[in-house]
Amino acid sequence: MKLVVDENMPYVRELFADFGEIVAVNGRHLSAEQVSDADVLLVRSVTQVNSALLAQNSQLKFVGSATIGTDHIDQDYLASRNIPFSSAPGCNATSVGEYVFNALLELAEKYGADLHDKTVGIVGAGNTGSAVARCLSAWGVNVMLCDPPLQRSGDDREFFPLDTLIAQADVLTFHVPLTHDGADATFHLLDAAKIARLKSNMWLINACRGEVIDNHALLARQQTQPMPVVLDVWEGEPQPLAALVPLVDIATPHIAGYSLEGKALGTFMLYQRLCELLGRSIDKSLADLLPKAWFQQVNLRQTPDQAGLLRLCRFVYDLRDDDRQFRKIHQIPDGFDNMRKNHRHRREFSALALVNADGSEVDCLTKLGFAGVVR
Ligand SMILES: NC(=O)C1=CN([C@@H]2O[C@H](COP(=O)(O)OP(=O)(O)OC[C@H]3O[C@@H](n4cnc5c(N)ncnc54)[C@H](O)[C@@H]3O)[C@@H](O)[C@H]2O)C=CC1
Ligand SMILES: O=C(O)C(=O)[C@H](O)COP(=O)(O)O
Repeated sequence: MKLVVDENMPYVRELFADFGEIVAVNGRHLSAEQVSDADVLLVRSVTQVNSALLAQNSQLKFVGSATIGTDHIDQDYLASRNIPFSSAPGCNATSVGEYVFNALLELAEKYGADLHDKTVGIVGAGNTGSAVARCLSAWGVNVMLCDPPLQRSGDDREFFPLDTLIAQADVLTFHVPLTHDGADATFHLLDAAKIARLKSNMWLINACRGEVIDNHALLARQQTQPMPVVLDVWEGEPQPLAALVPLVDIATPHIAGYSLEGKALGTFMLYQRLCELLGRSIDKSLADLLPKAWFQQVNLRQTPDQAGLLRLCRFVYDLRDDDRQFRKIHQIPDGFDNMRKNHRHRREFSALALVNADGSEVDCLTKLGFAGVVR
């Protein structure tokens, strides 16, 4: 069996070597010829999987994407050819939640704000949006959710229209899939008209897909009436709108989901699915693969305040490093993809155990996802 796999998929050899020959490829530039004799194709978000890519292949038995998003996959085409497909829903949701939480702490420090005074509007309350909400709620920050499809489905959380979030929230953070059709289409969900209505002191975050926000309209807005903005995703990746980069507060190359845990789980979910499809037993475990973090334990003297929490979060993942590097490389050819390829796979909060020395209450930290308070 031949498995063609994206070269940026951690643990793919450890998990799939028993299945057959593994050929690692650059997913962004994958050609129809390279996949013509594949039995299994494992991709990430940079590979467009469609009739053009698969036209020369008549033996494909499985396509997997180790990602949450599926906008790069023509699922109707795969179904028309009876090729089983799986993605990895939720695999890196915790990573996205922690990225956004870190970003909010950074903005709070930069603008001298207390997050407890902010209401964060979360657009899209699925796995990643809920992960953001979990972090914020653990820290006692008010959230408002907007998710018309979930609201219609009877989800019993309280939801608000996007216009209400725009009018009432202090922060807007986007966590929707990229879709082009239907009443809930998200392409340019934040279009020029809505961008014009955002208050100057509103904070705007996009960690889902670049095309959800009209980047040219955002550029025009930032040139005239700037607001604090965090962008992890960009229209036209891997070539973001160069003029927009200096006008945002935190700029990163689509790495909100790049925790080691999140990426590894994406690969592992595809391994589980392929085992099921082929009737093989699942004899490997993710826990055995993940290394211990270089940091293990922090001794807390007291429950941290917001500044202390920022220091703790930076200890696990210092978002400013990625921001600084991104500003240097985003205009270099292949800079965007190379930074992603060489990303050092940050760990999630759960990799850090907290030891509470004085017995004070630090429940909020365990609720935030830190590995626990050892008394
Ligand atoms: N920056 C990064 O590294 C990452 C980005 N993503 C992106 O984030 C997206 C969301 O991920 P998840 O939360 O895990 O997906 P999910 O499917 O669990 O949740 C998405 C939610 O958005 C809602 N939604 C759809 N259309 C909407 C609209 N017009 N307005 C408001 N809500 C709407 C859906 O009902 C759903 O509840 C993914 O599709 C992917 O594109 C995901 C992981 C990492
Ligand atoms: O899971 C998703 O959806 C994402 O956006 C991924 O984190 C993107 O990573 P790559 O698949 O582009 O490596």
